[in-house]
Amino acid sequence: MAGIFQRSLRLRTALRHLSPQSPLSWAVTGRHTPLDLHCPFLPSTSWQFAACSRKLHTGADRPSPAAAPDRLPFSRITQEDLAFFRKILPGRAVTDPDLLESSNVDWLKSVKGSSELLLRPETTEEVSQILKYCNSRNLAVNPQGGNTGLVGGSVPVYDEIILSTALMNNILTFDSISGILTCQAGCVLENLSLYLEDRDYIMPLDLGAKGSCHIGGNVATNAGGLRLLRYGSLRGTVLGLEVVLADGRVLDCLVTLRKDNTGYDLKQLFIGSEGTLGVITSVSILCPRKPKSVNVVFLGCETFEQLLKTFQLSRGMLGEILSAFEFLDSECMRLLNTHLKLRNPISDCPFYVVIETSGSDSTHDGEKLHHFLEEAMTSSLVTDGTVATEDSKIKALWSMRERVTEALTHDGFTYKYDISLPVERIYQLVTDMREHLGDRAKSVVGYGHVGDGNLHLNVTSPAKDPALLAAIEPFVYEWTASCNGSISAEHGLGLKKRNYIYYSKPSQAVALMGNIKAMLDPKGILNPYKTLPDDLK
Ligand SMILES: O=C(O)CC[C@@H](O)C(=O)O
Ligand SMILES: [Zn+2]
Repeated sequence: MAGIFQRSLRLRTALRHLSPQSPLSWAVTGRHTPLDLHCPFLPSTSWQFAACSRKLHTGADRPSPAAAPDRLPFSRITQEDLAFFRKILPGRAVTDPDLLESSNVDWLKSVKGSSELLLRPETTEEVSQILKYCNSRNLAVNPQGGNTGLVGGSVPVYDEIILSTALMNNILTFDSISGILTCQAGCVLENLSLYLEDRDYIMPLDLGAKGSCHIGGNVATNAGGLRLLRYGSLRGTVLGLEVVLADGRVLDCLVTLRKDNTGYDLKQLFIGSEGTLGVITSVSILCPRKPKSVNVVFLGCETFEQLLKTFQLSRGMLGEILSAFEFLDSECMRLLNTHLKLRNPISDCPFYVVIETSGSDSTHDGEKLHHFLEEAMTSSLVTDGTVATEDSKIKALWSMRERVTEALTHDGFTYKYDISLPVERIYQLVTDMREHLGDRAKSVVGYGHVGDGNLHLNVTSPAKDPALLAAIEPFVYEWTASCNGSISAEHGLGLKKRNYIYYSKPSQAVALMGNIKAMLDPKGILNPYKTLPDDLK
């Protein structure tokens, strides 16, 4: 390491703060932490036409996506209903408006319901009794986990009964040989992580919202997060689910097997269904071993093209130890500085990258990282950087990426877009949006999961601004569809994005989703106004 450090000093693009000690010191205690052929938004080069060849699934024939849905004809809660809930959930049927307030509003404070009843079951049997009753009485239900969702899926729209999983927070079993954990849906992600770390394992997912989000909510929204590049999506790591159906039947698919090809994989229907098909009450999940060696580097790149080349290089040179490749742009950095007083750990650059390696041999991992950084520096892909060698610094570097969402909330009203694109296109959308909006927006920022081709495009304004929204949408969705992208990579559709589903799914697929919904929840009581578009209702 001394060699690379001295050589780096001779380079104009020297990486600062590389450990001058032996590669062994790199081992850190770890952060246990279609377009017809006219695409008006893209420069008309021939390869872009090739990428923009899919037909848009949307058009003037669709309902206005922005229109608020009317309240559907569900029953209203009566005194008899309240008496029933108080009987089956003594002290856990909450009607106090002060206590209900926070459950009626989403984390972004952008959607507010007017529910008058919050139910806090502790067991699957209680959830079953609640849903059986609500189904018979035609009462709408809003299942709620940690209420950290970003698309208005986790709060009522009108007076739906809120069914919280907060008290269903028991770990059921953990098999230390297979690494399979089973737990109730209301376990907070961070608590599960801490439990597993004591046993030399980790959760296969990690999110900025880990301190509040529930595993049931994570599964119901198929949350992605920071480790997806390494451990894949919940569709692969969730082995089994217990789900209560709309009529109260309990579907026990809580298997703890790696392999099970007996018929249709029903759990997949509930993963990412946002509580519209059933209420997830327990989860079994395959957990990876805790890596013995974790390194985090924070790098600066002059252009997005160089950032992409750095990504390619990291895949080739870090191989199996690469566990995260995340980015933020200089506008994100400005918001982190201004609103959260977080200091840029390196010199100012247009783009920043957080790379994490996780492995089992610190010497081996340190050498690989050393060679990668040397190559990235000498080929001028990165202009500055720092390496974390201790836990507190690793956390500090990660917070530069994890806290962008929080910084945005202090910048004004935020319009959020969670887009999947071919990775080489992701930043072009930010550039085009900036140009398109001009000075109508306060800030237009881009950050996200480069490794997953997932861009978080956020636009802020001093206050809610319908004219600005009309300039952003449907521009952003048409742009995305023109590149065969997805309008929701990992946040789901919830209330806010449901009517844009046709930009990413053909009408046949949406109609089939409607059939599945009608079969599992014929009265439509589960999380109404969410996920599926208005024209299916
Ligand atoms: O706030 C957002 O737009 C993204 C939130 C989250 O998915 C992240 O990756 O930080
Ligand atoms: Zn994300």
